[in-house]
Order: sequence, then structure tokens, then C-alpha cells
Amino acid sequence: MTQIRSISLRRILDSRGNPTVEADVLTESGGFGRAAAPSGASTGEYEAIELPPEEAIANAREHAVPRLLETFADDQREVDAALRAADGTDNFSEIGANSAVAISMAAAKAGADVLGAPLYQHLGGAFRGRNFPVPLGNVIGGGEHAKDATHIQEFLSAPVGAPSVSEAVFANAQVHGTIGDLLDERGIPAAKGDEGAWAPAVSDAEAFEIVEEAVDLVSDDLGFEIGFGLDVAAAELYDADAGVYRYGDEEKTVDEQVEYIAELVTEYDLVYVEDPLDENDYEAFADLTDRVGEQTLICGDDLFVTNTERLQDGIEQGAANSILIKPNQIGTLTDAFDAIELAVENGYETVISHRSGETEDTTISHLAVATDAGFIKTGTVGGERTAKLNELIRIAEDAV
Ligand SMILES: O=C(O)[C@@H](CO)OP(=O)(O)O
Ligand SMILES: [Mg+2]
Repeated sequence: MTQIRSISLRRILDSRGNPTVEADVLTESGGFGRAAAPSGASTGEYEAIELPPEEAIANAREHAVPRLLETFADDQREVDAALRAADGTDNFSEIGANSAVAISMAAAKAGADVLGAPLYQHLGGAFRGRNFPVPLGNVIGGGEHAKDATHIQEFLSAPVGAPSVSEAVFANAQVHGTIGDLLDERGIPAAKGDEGAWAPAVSDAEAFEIVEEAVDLVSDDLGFEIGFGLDVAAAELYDADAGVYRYGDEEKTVDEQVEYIAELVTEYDLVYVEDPLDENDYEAFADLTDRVGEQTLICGDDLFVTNTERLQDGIEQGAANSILIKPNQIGTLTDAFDAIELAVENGYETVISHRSGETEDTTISHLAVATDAGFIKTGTVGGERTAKLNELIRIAEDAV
């Protein structure tokens, strides 16, 4: 029997040292699942609401747990519908998206446990694809993830030519290490940001130079293609009152920003550009996609927030050609699956992603394999990042 017998919720630490919600789900027959909510720093305006963990836990215990005890852990849609019904709002502001996503993911793991299947198999089923995602590895970053570093939030190594997941994961680590050496040679001290990427006090232009050199060196050494991409997180740079993007003292109009990104795509052969424009500017996203969408992936993170309605608007307007999927942005695995399905139907690439505040939870690795995602963005080094990368390596070994 997969009926849920009990749900325990507790506060645990995330990678920034902040409290977050962990859920344990136990079924009647002894199936067990445990999952924890991640947390963003550069959060999108339209994300589901994360409540202070104590409040989220108290509200979920009162409103959601009694309903969930009538559901079955292997019926993910039923579990997630019960979470939505218990919350009663569009954005999980009653029980908190942090409680919701932790319970949703823990229930999926309990369902898999009862069936004796790995999570990727339970979620993906017999007809899932046979591809593995390319890991996008954050190697230099700043923005909201590190003070006094680059304006662009993330420079992402993308080993698109790697023959296997394992080689791709190690390639990203080598790019990260090589950048450490290059910074050393230039006498640039660098601490690390929230996701383990180097956070040197260099200009964006110098970061481009260093990342390009590092991916070329590692690509030559390993003998397969490694490109790179960006998460601009442009909503954080955008000054809505003035209608300009601010890079420190320098500013760019919307048209200049589109031009700047299009030039970067061509100059560096970027394989991926996330949130190059503000989260409310579908039109500029469409303009940029029109210009460079054949050459690269233009990905909506804060733009779409894993939300099917916002993605539908983007599809209609031709804004972006890929979507970042973060289950905690929307609150449940069902909602994340629906967003993936809509994206795939419309030819949008999917990129499954971690948050800057993370735990050892590895659900996103399974989600990426289950849904045949083209990419997974989950950092390069640091225990909460390697937990997901190492799980990906294990899944690849298991799935052959
Ligand atoms: O912007 C992003 O894509 C994420 C993850 O890299 O950052 P955060 O979790 O802070 O929103
Ligand atoms: Mg982002």
C-alpha cells in the first residue's frame, strides 16, 4: 500500500547556513522518502512564495498533512493536487512553496521506494528518453551570489561535446580548477560565491577572457568541445524607473542590452544565455530570440518561473527558446512536469536547475534524466552541488 501514513517536517540547514524545510514521507507499507527545499537569492518576481521555515512547517502541518494522509505516494498528481487544495492560493502563500516542494518531492521518493524503482525510473517510466543532460557548471560569478564580483551573475561551462555525463562533470571541475590557476597567474585573489563559482573582483570583460581561455585549454586537453554560457540575471541589473540596465556606473538602454547580448553570443559562440533581459520584457526577449535564437539557447528563468501560464505567453510571443525548471519556483513536481511538457511540445529546450541556496537533496538529477532534459544546471564544486553531480554519474551507470 502506498497510502501515506505520516509526514514529518523539520528545519534543517541549507548551504548558506539558512534554515530550510525538510520533509519525510512514510507510507503504509513502509516506503520512505525524504526531500528538502532549496532557496533562491536572485528570485523572480512571479515565483511561488517561500515562507519563513517555521511558519511554513506550522501551516503545512495544520492545513496540508491531514489531507495528504488520504493520498497515495505513487499517485504524484493526487498528492500535489491535495497540496494545492490545502493551500488554496495560486502561489502557495498559505503553506509556503518551501513546505509544498519538500513534501511533493519526498512523496515521489516514497512512491519510488514502495515500487522498488529508482526515482528517475518512477518519474520517467518505461518510455523515458535515453539521453543524459549536459551539466552547466557555474565557474565565475557575481551578481546577487557574491559581492564585488562580476555584474553578470553566472559564467557557465558547457561541455557539449563530452562523450558521457561523467566526463562532462569532470570537465566542468577541470574548467573550475583551471580558472583558479589563471586567476592566480594574474595575481587576482578570489573567494567563492554562493554556488561555489570563483567570485573575483574583475570586470565582466576580463571574466569573458578568462573563461574563454579556460574552456579552450580544457577542451584541447580532453579532446572534446566545451563551450560556455551565461546567466545574466538581468532583472537584478534592470532599473525599471529609468528603463535602463545598470552595470555599475555604466548603463544600457533596452535596445543596447539586446545588441550587447547578441554581440556576445557571436563573439564567444555562447551556447546558452539565461535571463538576458528583464523578467517583464517579453518583447525584448522575442527581439533577441529572433536575432540569435538559431545560434544559441535563450533561456527564461525569472521570465517564466516554471509557470505554464507565463511560458504560454512566451510561446505566443516568440520569447526565448528554452526554459529553466526549478520545482520550488512553482511548488510541486506536477507543476514542474506540466511546464516541461508544454515546453517540449513547443520545441523549447528544458534546463533543470538548482538554487543558489541548496541542500544535499538530489531530486533534480532524477528529474532531469526522467524528463530527458537537454541540460542540468547544478554548479561545479561544493558538497551540495557535487551531491547532484555524483548522483547523475550513478544514475548514468545504473541506467545502461
Ligand atoms: O538565477 C538562478 O538561476 C539561480 C540558480 O543559479 O540563482 P537563485 O537560486 O539565486 O535564483
Ligand atoms: Mg537564473
